[in-house]
Amino acid sequence: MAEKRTLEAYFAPSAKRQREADDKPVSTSKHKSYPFDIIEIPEALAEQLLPPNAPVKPGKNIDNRQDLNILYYNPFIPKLCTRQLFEFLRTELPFYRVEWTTVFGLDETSRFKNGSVVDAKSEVLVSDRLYDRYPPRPIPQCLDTLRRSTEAATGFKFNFCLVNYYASGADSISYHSDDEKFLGPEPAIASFSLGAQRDFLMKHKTAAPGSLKLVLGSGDMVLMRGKTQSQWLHSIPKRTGKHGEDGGRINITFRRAVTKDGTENYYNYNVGRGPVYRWDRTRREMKQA
Ligand SMILES: O=C(O)CCC(=O)C(=O)O
Ligand SMILES: [Fe+2]
Repeated sequence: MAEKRTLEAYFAPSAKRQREADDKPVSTSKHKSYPFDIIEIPEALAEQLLPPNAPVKPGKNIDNRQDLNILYYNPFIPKLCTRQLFEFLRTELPFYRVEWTTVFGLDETSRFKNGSVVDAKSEVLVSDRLYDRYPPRPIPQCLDTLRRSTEAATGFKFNFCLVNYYASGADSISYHSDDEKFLGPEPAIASFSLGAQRDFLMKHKTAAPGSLKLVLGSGDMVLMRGKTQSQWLHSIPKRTGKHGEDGGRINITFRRAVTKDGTENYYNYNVGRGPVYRWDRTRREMKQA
């Protein structure tokens, strides 16, 4: 109990800590492809996202339906810091419009070396048509900490991070699967929820083994793997009635693209060529930066 109070006290910003924080220069993730420098998460918060603090519990296997293979962490992120992480990411990340999305990362054929894109094997600078329209962006520290933790917990490797912001219960994503060729045949996708609770619905593409509903809370993670993407569909339906106004939700997915098509596709659909938006704390909505 004593430990809980200490942690809660830490995460609630006191006037004294705010003064201390104001005195300290903030560290940022910088890259020529970012629209602005992205503030790093404080060390104490980063620690909460990494072993031994996260995952909070081992994942629960859900594989009792034909072709379904899910590992459900309920939760992965300690409850005490989910609010702070949600507010941090909503405030500090750049967002773009299809829905509200952003993306970072690079497919497995290449990597970043001193901020430049080089071939993963030869380390020669890469210039490729598929990277030309959008400069690939390294995953900033605030998301990379969670990526490392996810890799440690699951044993899978990830090179992309997509972020979706659902402003209210009216924002939704219809039934689809993330089965693009550039993810390889049996992709593992780790999907985190922060903020408002939402239903995650799944159904088989062709057979009728029964559907599945997970009620995703802040800090939960669903790892979809095996035949899940090739044989099942998933969705986040609109949330109406008394829960419609429960507030914003952030979904973070970690994925591994194996070819350059993945890089082109993700930046094209999740960044695009429109303006950058940022969360406006006063108006409590996204505003063009
Ligand atoms: O918001 C979610 O939990 C799911 C998002 C999703 O399925 C996607 O981005 O492909
Ligand atoms: Fe999806």
